[in-house]
Amino acid sequence: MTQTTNGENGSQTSIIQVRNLENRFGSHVVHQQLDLDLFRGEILGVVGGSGTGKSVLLRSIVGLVKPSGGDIRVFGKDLLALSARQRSLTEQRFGVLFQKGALFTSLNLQENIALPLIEHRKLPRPEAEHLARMKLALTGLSVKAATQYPSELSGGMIKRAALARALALDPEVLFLDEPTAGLDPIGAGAFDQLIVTLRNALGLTVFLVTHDLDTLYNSCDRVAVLSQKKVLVADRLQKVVKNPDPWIQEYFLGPRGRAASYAVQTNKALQAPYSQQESS
Ligand SMILES: Nc1ncnc2c1ncn2[C@@H]1O[C@H](COP(=O)(O)OP(=O)(O)OP(=O)(O)O)[C@@H](O)[C@H]1O
Repeated sequence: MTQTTNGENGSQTSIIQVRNLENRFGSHVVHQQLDLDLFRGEILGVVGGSGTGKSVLLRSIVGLVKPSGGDIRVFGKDLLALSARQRSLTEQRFGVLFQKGALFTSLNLQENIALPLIEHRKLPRPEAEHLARMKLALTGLSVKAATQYPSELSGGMIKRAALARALALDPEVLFLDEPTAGLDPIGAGAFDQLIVTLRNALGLTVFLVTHDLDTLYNSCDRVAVLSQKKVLVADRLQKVVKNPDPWIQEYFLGPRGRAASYAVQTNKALQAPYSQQESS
């Protein structure tokens, strides 16, 4: 069973529940007593200092890292207790965008995106490549890009292509590991907007690891902060920034955090109807 809780914004269905998670590599403990929920339809931003285990957490949930302890329930099922077949079916409900895009360099974009459709949906190549071109269009890439190879593309186009591949099997949950890293601010802003648009249009749930303050302010419904081997706080940003933890204070209320917050407020003011601006 998935769990439904009553939050501030009405009832929320938790489709992923991480409880008491422990991850260690030798004597290096990365996570201990880590709890986290992912609610259906939300964009959850996961943030924390370098090496706090954001990627390891993502990889644990999608089944690429076997935790040393604790429980991960996905769509109501204990991930670690699933048979190989059930696990593969569950994982097909996930789309993952890795930090470096992880496209096959010897395949063009439509071939890259067709691959999971051929492998998991057993589609003939022409149909799979037709669907691949539709996924590329969904992420804003042109028909011309479909026959290009990763080496011919800009960083922003690679991210979009990797996103198209993550969307290939029509996932319910999208996992994004630092999607705007390496993009210029305009490209990063456009990518943030794309994620929100896709979430709204496709009804996705998004787990997004990021260092990008603009992404947190512009795209995320809730923010989870990893610190001291666990999730210190997971809440709406307005509440998170009030947490007295020194890292949170430095990160959100230092110069870059203040600039991101100011930019969002200015944007909102500029976008407000004229009458509202006059009366404020
Ligand atoms: N396969 C592994 N073997 C050993 N140690 C690992 C392995 N994977 C991750 N680690 C260690 O776990 C810790 C957390 O790594 P992780 O990549 O999750 O951090 P992160 O919070 O995503 O960092 P960053 O923000 O710099 O990307 C690091 O100290 C890393 O060296």
